[in-house]
Amino acid sequence: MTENLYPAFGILLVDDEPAWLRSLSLTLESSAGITNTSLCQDSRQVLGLLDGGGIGLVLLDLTMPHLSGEEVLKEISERHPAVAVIVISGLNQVETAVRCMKSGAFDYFVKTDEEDRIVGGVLRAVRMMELQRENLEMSSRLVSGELRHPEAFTGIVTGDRSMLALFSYVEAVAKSPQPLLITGESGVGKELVARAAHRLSGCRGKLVTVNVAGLDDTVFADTLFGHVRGAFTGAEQARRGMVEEAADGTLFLDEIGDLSIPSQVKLLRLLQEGEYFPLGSDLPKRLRARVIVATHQDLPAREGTGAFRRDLYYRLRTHQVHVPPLRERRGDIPLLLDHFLEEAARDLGKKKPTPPQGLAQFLSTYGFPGNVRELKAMVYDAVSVHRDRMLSMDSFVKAVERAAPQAGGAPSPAPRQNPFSGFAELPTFGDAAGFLVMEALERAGGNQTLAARLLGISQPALSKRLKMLKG
Ligand SMILES: Nc1ncnc2c1ncn2[C@@H]1O[C@H](COP(=O)(O)OP(=O)(O)OP(=O)(O)O)[C@@H](O)[C@H]1O
Repeated sequence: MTENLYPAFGILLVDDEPAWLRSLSLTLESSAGITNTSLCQDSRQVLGLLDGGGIGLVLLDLTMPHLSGEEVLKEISERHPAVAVIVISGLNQVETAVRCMKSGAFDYFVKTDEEDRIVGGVLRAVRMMELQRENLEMSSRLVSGELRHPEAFTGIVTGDRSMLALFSYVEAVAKSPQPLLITGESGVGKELVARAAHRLSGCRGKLVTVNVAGLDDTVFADTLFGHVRGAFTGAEQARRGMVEEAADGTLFLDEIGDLSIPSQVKLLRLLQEGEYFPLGSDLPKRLRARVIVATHQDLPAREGTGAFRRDLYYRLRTHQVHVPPLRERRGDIPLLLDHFLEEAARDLGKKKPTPPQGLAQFLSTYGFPGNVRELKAMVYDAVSVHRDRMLSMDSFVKAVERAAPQAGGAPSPAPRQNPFSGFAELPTFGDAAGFLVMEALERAGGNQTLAARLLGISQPALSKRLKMLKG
């Protein structure tokens, strides 16, 4: 990756006053990190520049010699309807503004407006264009209904629709030079998604992962940017930073939500300027890696409390995926169970054991706060202690009990809904208890210990119920 221009498409600034053009482009760069701009002083050249392609947004003055801004706007709307136009005029006239909006302008500002307002309007247009591009990519995928590179996701076991949609999105944005933000609870597979995105990016370099949680600011800077010899006491050798290690590849920053504020400033500067200084050096180096970040934190909430910088959050969220927790895709549990049984048996040099009947059912009643990582650990634990052909249910039951002591060992309950509320006529208490017991036994594959746990009662209590049912 050789460029780090933002946004991915060009923004053309058109005005006959060179001083205004320069000042606007500097403002956009310093307050919003917008660097992918080009300047045009002659309105007659605008359409030719657009014909050349690559421009997504035009910031247009109205009062210009030769061809007026309003004429240019009309031509753009007809010949390049996909290009957004923001008018930034010296005229504060409502009629002109209305006419421009009717001719297809995305927004209208007066040059004397506060800088913040103008920059905000440009950022809104950029976001809209980015969303449109993503939508186009996504819908072309939906039409074809399949992934172009399913092999990039082979390590991620899933059959869940929301995960498959996420794969589509990751494919759609894989070649974007903008960062990709991956959110989701701990253990859901965010790192696997980052690996898939790296594979799809087409970058030749490697994927370099840095867990930034707990790094103090100096260590963060040293880890990412490296240092020159003699940069500080003890720096006897120069050290390459991870940004350089990741050149032509991907830099994956995990636990980004836990980054200190000073380090957030450094990261923002790196993303905005595409340049950094190794400690002790005044020769800048270019960022030549795609950046992917992940967090289990709620970034908007952290932004709200001031723990996460707003400008960095906006910069990072250009492309964002959320990996759902395992309890929201319970259909994946049997697939993952089988996958980890196979993997654990191979790693531990054992024959793949047969899981007891009802195990997947039992696990799907559990909340998995540690998500896929927790399920994987449970399976490895069970396979490592297992001896016979059939895997024992015991270690799973114990793991669930350890994790849910407050529920007396019972699996964590699904959100409570009254299953009887829609019944016109209620079953008797005895009938309802009977149905419940039969259902639990069915789910537990006939295993009474398990059925009792599912019902939150002791095994003797279940036996008694069964006797009553038979009698
Ligand atoms: N869908 C999946 N298929 C196969 N393995 C998975 C899947 N999801 C997660 N795993 C495995 O679960 C473990 C945790 O995954 P990963 O490290 O990617 O999670 P994470 O979301 O990045 O966690 P953290 O927030 O703690 O860094 C890894 O061993 C990973 O290989």
